[in-house]
Amino acid sequence: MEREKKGAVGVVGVLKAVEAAREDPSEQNLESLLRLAYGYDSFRQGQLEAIQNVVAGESTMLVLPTGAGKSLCYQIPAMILSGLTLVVSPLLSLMVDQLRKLPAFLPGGLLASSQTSDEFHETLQRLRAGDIKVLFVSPERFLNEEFLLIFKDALPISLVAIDEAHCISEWSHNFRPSYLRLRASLLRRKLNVQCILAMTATATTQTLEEIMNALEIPSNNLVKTSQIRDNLQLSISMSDNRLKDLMLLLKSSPFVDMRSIIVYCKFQGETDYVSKYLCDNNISAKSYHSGLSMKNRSRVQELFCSNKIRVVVATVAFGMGLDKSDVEGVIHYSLPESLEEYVQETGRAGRDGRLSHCHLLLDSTTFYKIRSLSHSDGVDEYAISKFLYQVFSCDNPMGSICSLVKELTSRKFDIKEEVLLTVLTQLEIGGQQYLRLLPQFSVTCTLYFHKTSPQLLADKDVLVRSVLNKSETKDGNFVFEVTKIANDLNITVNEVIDHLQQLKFSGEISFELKDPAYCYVILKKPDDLNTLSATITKWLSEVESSKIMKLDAMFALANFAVKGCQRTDGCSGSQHTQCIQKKITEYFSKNKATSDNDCRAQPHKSSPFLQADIKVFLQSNSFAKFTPRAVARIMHGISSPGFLSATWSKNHFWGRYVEVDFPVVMEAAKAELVKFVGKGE
Ligand SMILES: Nc1ncnc2c1ncn2[C@@H]1O[C@H](COP(=O)(O)OP(=O)(O)OP(=O)(O)O)[C@@H](O)[C@H]1O
Repeated sequence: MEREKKGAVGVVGVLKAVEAAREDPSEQNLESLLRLAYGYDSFRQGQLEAIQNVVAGESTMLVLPTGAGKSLCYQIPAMILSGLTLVVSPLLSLMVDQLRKLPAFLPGGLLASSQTSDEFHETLQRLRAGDIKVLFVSPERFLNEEFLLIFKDALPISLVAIDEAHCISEWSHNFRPSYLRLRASLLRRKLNVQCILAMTATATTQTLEEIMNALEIPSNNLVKTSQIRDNLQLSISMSDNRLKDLMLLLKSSPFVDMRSIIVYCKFQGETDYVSKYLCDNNISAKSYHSGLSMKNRSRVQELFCSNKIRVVVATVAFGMGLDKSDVEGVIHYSLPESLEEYVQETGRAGRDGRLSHCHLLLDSTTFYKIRSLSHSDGVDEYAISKFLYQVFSCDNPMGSICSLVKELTSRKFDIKEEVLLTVLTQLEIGGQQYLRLLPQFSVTCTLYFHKTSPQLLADKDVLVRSVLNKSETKDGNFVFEVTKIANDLNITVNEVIDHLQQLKFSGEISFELKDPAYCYVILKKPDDLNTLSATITKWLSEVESSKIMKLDAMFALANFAVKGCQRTDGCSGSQHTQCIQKKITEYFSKNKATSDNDCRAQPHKSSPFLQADIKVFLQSNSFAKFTPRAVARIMHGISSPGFLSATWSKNHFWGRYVEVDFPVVMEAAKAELVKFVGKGE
């Protein structure tokens, strides 16, 4: 009873503070709201400025370290502003977490493609009734016209907050094609949004420039503090035997006294055997990676958060949105792929502000392996050109829906699905809009009739009639492409599926969908496909080089720390906080990723046996059709859609030349292929 009364008084107090801050968003009023709503005494660096900007309707770029409190910078404006706050977030687990952490008097919801239709409609209903103030959505939602229409008249949006905004930039360490569509122009046109808050913990100057351009954030609305917290002790050591050195670390000070440690590995398999090794040595540990089921992952996170296990051995998949304040140590078993990743991952330690320790085990073999994998997104101009021909050769007339089955297309052109999507997105939002992307659907449908005969049902139902006209029969069932029916009847793919669902509920039919596909509508065919292919390939290869530069910069920093930093004040033994902090600050303020020449990795520029080995490889595998890139990938041990590791890793040459620079291997392969083809082999 007493508690209820207190709660009621609390809410009234907060509402009054919200009202006061709405009338005058002064430091004093906002601080009083912070105290009443969250119980915190003062704002952390950067928070007040960002909140005041946003409340004044000014789009803002906010760069705060991990765990510094970015969420508060959209939550407080969401209380004050009259309309809805839309928060774009890259991961479902992150959205669920952020939704759970909203203060009780700030009602929220989320719209995700994994929701059931009932959950989706319930959220819509609450939205329309004005019962939601903060709505979390994935970037993919912005492809969906129906989603955008929800806001057309009825629901004014006051603010769009974009979390992990670095995903917008292809120069970031974590580029996501679906984030590319988040442009100020689209948000303004489709959602009538004037104010955008972009948030990230890690962005170089180049990445920031690109985000701010895309979102039209004025340059003086950048709120940025140091990207690394100074309660982190950073150290690095060279390791020839990482398992042994990891054990040594965990058994000696300061790690031996810690209750909560994250060990980061590059590969899923690595996390499993490292955690098993730790368990065998009486250290309570569990592995975590995206290959585990959602349920298992939640279980490991829960066990870790409640301190029931001491160590989580994880890939990069662990930690986004993890708000465990008392992680005392982070150990990098593998080199992070960039300084951004290093800053993000070390930032999971010491969120409570207490002194925490981060150690990196450096070994050059892992570095070469990761460097080699950085080439897995690379593409050749003629493959892009062939892909573009297919995109625009869609038999359907302009304006109708086209589709490309993801797996099939990826295998055919030997280009990863993610890269295909990047190219399609570029065709939509590049200088010229050639197409409009639609949400992805499974396009191949098999239909089974249960009650009425197909012909009789077709007489009554126009969609069934179209299905009978457009399908093939396989084993007595009707198989068709959903897009063909949508085009035939001039309706959307969603409408086709809805109609099939209704027939299913009435017991007439059942159906199965397969073959997830990219769907799009062509708006304009390019005049010169060759020039377009060349431009896109050049851009993709710049993105690939930037990724390698980032890794090289990370390696150079680690190498500098272990080999050359004795001269730096404050560094001693394996303690390198001073020099690492300095290098990180320099890196984030430079325009492009660069690395110290003297500490940069130098992959081998040649090998005496390379050419001869490629020759033998081509002779013994003359049944397959190779490109220079495909040969180089096999020599580097890189799986690709056309040459999967499941088949090719058994080959004698798989991964043999991982330490020779990839372009050098490609050149050698090209020379051999020319000879090979010349001989008519
Ligand atoms: N002014 C403040 N005073 C004290 N604690 C705060 C303040 N602002 C935020 N916090 C707390 O700091 C923690 C981290 O906040 P939050 O999750 O928003 O960080 P973040 O910047 O989004 O981190 P990440 O980049 O890792 O997602 C939360 O528990 C939050 O309640």
